[in-house]
Amino acid sequence: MNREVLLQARNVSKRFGAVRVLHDVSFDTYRGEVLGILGPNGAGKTTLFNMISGDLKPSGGEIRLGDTTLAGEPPFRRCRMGIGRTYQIPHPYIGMTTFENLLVAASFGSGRTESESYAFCAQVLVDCELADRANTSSGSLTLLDRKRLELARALASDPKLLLLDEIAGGLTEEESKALVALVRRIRDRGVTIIWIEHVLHALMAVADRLLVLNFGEKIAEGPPQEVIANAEVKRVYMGVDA
Ligand SMILES: Nc1ncnc2c1ncn2[C@@H]1O[C@H](COP(=O)(O)OP(=O)(O)OP(=O)(O)O)[C@@H](O)[C@H]1O
Repeated sequence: MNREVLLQARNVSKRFGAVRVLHDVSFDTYRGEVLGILGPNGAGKTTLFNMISGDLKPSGGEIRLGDTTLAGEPPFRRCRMGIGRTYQIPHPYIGMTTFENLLVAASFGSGRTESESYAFCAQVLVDCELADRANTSSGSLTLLDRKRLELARALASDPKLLLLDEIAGGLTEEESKALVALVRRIRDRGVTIIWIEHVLHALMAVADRLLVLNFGEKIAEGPPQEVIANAEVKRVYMGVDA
């Protein structure tokens, strides 16, 4: 694996008033990998994403993209620096078609001309197997296609780092296999991915490494098979006593 660090988090903490949600979390994400993030509900996973994307400010610590600190960078600039994300609850522009949804994301996230954006979005639609739904209103897509659209919108800003927040939830096994294949294709094209997911078999099928959070602290990080065999992970995440 390429060991060049793309994203570096050091001692990242977050408090909401007196409530400590993340405490001193440090990790590296290597260029070209899929890093899976696991953890029970409320462990702080989405909060961590919100601090990488700039939706929330850390209470302490630092996050860097390559050599650049993200401190003080608003979300739109982080998007232009190459950080794309999906949200747990997709919010497509319901009145718009699939293609129009992508165009909005592309014009927001990149410095492309209009015709370049059209060509790029057409390719993203093909990559995400949405080409035959290009003119479908986003409000009438199936759940799998809504997930694909959420992913496609993040890709339309041409990210080098893609943050996926529980995109496999609610899918059938066949559908989640299709989604895993799509994530793998995106990774194979050189996009680095951090994927928060409760659907363990989906994550295990594609993650190069796993990181586990519990009550805002990192309790394990490493190769997937090693991490899920870890006694503490089994206890807190799978409810299994070693
Ligand atoms: N804006 C906020 N104000 C106060 N508390 C918050 C805020 N956002 C999140 N929290 C709390 O922080 C904790 C971590 O939330 P977070 O959404 O990061 O967890 P998570 O690991 O993503 O959980 P899930 O798997 O259920 O999505 C929770 O207890 C949540 O209630």
